[in-house]
Amino acid sequence: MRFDGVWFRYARRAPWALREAAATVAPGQTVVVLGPNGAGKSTLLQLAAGVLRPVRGAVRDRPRTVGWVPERFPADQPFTALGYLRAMARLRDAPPSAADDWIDRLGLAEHTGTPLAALSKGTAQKVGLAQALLTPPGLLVLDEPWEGLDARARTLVPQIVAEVTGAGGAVLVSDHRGEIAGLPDATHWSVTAGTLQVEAAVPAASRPETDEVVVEIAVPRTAADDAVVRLRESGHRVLGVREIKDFEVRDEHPFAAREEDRR
Ligand SMILES: Nc1ncnc2c1ncn2[C@@H]1O[C@H](COP(=O)(O)OP(=O)(O)OP(=O)(O)O)[C@@H](O)[C@H]1O
Repeated sequence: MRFDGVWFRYARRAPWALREAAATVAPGQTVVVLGPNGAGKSTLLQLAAGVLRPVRGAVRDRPRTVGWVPERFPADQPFTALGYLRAMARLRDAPPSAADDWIDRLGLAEHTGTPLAALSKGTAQKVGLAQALLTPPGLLVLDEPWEGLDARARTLVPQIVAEVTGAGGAVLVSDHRGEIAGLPDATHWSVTAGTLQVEAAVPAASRPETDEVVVEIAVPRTAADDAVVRLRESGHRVLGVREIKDFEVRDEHPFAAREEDRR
């Protein structure tokens, strides 16, 4: 898909929100769109998804199936979460099981009967994410997908991105907090005051993964979000968040095992 000299403004006399954007996204590519508040990231993503049309220039060769996750899921609709996802699955010629699979994976099962308007912001965001993935997207566009998500769902986002790109889809994701900026092989697009600049991809080989070890820690559920943010701020990679019941506890204490070794 190609941005071919794209200009956009929201009204005839309004300032340009995006000026002469030129860039290409290849199948299987991840693009992280970075930039300060108001720079034009959402505008760029909506142009990519086809939600907005360029005032000048064109977006060419957009894949047929586009998954679009807006910054805020429009929950003001007269459906339950399940009713909405099943209806979206029908519209997209996906089997009803596609809705069920994402409900399960995103932990939405207890909210299926809840009207969309009564969902919390984070749960509504999950419904927004699920609807975009009902059919495998050739282009997935995620606008700040972490906003409002709990720590466990947040760690799913990079996995989903990897699955989509692994299947040959392209992903565009905006990220003003740098949560996904460390994704290997992601190209960075930087938007500043309506101007797009394409930066080089970060090669996977530059990560010193062989020198890393995994440290598993347990924190109270209510402190999980904060712990993830603080660990990332300290330069650590957070690989996942899971329920303590899913954690395999060994019968023996590791130090006890060492005692035996000594004997
Ligand atoms: N619906 C709209 N009508 C008029 N102006 C808009 C609209 N949406 C965005 N703008 C303006 O376009 C410019 C770019 O906004 P945009 O939302 O694309 O920025 P952003 O980088 O995504 O910001 P944020 O990180 O705060 O979401 C801003 O000046 C904004 O005020």
